[in-house]
Amino acid sequence: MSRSGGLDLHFRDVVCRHGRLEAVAGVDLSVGAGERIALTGTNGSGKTTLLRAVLGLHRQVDGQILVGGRGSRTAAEWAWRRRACAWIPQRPAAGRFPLLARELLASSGAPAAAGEAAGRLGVGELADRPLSSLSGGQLQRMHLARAVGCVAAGAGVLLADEPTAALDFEGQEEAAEVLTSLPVTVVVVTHDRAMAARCDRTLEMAAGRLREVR
Ligand SMILES: Nc1ncnc2c1ncn2[C@@H]1O[C@H](COP(=O)(O)OP(=O)(O)OP(=O)(O)O)[C@@H](O)[C@H]1O
Repeated sequence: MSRSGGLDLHFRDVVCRHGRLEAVAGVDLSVGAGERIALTGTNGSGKTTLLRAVLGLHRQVDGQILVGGRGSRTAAEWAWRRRACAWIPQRPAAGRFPLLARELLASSGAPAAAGEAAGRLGVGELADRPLSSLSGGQLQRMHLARAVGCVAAGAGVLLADEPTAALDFEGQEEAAEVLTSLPVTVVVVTHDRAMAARCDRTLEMAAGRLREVR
């Protein structure tokens, strides 16, 4: 199933290492533009490493990763890739500096859209608070809102690493609804069945390898 607005993703024989440990062991995967993929699997099976490799946050990578048909050999290609991919990290950090929530939202490139999403996600009132003063769930909602802003600013892919893990039940529903209704390609690492059910395909990772389960 594909919708307009997203970029396709291709992984060709992707291997990721942490030192001598092979965390991703030869992944081949094509994700169509606008498709939504749920990535599940046991702890430590390589899901986070694979998503971080797309963004250049993990660098010990062999094989090829293409986003919208583009590789990542030059600094300019990496800069394009980071704008093309909205990212929700697994453990959002408040950062070392006293960053305000409003500044995080503005860093999406579309502060108005991110602010509006923060309102929908119930954290609009917290925009003037330092991120370090937010609860885990509030911080995760702020990162979700930032990702919505990134999409409004032109990102064509959303990579999300357990974006609902810190949320209460109602928040999980709201977040799943917000994320899966964005007009982009989505790859979401999740252990949340409701989120997986909203996706077009579910892939399972085990010991660095992928298999399709739905
Ligand atoms: N910085 C690191 N240094 C060394 N090994 C690492 C590092 N980060 C991850 N690993 C190892 O790489 C493997 C894959 O880890 P990864 O975080 O990608 O798994 P995951 O599937 O996302 O797990 P989880 O479901 O627990 O979040 C694990 O064996 C982990 O211990």
